[in-house]
Amino acid sequence: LSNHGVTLSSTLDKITSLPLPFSLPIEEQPDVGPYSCDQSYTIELLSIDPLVIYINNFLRDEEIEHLLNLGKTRFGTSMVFAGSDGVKEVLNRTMRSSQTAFLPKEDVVCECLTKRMQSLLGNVQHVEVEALQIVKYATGGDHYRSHTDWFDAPKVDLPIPGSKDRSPKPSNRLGSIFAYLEDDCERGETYFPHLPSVLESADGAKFALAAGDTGLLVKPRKGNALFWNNLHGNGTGDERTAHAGLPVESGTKIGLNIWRLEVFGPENGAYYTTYDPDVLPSSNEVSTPNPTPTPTPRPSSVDPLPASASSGCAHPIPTHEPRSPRADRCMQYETMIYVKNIAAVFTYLAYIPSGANVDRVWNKFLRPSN
Ligand SMILES: O=C(O)CCC(=O)C(=O)O
Ligand SMILES: [Fe+2]
Repeated sequence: LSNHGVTLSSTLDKITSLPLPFSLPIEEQPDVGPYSCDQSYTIELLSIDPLVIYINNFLRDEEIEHLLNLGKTRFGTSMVFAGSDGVKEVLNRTMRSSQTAFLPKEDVVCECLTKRMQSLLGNVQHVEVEALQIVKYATGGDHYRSHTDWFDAPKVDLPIPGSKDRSPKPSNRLGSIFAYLEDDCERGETYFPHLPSVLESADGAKFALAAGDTGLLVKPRKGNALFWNNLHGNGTGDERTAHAGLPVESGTKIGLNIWRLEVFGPENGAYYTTYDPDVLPSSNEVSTPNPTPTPTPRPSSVDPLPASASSGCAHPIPTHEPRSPRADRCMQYETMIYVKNIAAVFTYLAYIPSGANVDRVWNKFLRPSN
């Protein structure tokens, strides 16, 4: 195909060799300049058991821009897993209301971030990673209710990458990284109801305090990330890692999920050499929530639950919010009072035909109290 001696391919060559105003190779403009995957970040431990780490500067601004560009045309409504085996996905907008974009594994930045997570994990090596996933929450309450990232039963759909043995092996999500790509929003914290809250002295730009409640509240901060370990030593999931994306009241929150998969089995070079639910996790790993402390009002705190739930058990907790152990206790308490009152009224009615001094009986024994 030629026109006045100019071939289409030579024209394209000229166009594609024009200097571009950025240095990252993105999908539509491959091979444009060098991209170093090196990144210095700092970490803060938020919890030792289960291990939860806050990562400052996990992502560079150019990487974020690149990822957002890559995701732009790939968004669809976020799904949740229907069963416990991580296979069938369904739409459930009560549970999760957001948009998800799966990114191509072979993209240079996605590959780099996969390696960055692997290097953070150091000795805890494992063999496979899922496609990176961007999650976008918009104004008006987009959220993700409390869930865990691990599958109840290991997935059995992956062969070991690079291995001659192509038979599918059991795997689960060993660790999660959730990084923030956009933080231009009100609320939308990542909330771990079973983890200890940060101290009052913690950086208020990154963390919020849970009013009168346990729980760790992490605010979306662009470029920063959270890492947590999903599994017990016996390969089963750790309930204490349950977390939620609280509703975004205004603006937009965008995050990135990076999930490393553990393929179980010593022959696979796995960190956890077995998946064995019959082996008990060590005692400090058992999945009991932290005891609820006596609520103490704290200044400048953010309430992760609606006011009614954390200020004196006045009403049942709306189910779209993650329920804390304390909120559960409040509900049980209110139900108990309600049942007691109804029982008292029935007993009173039963006394009337017997001719007893019902007022005395009522005042002495039956007057409902709370
Ligand atoms: O939105 C958040 O803060 C958490 C998102 C999350 O947990 C997930 O996508 O699995
Ligand atoms: Fe999650």
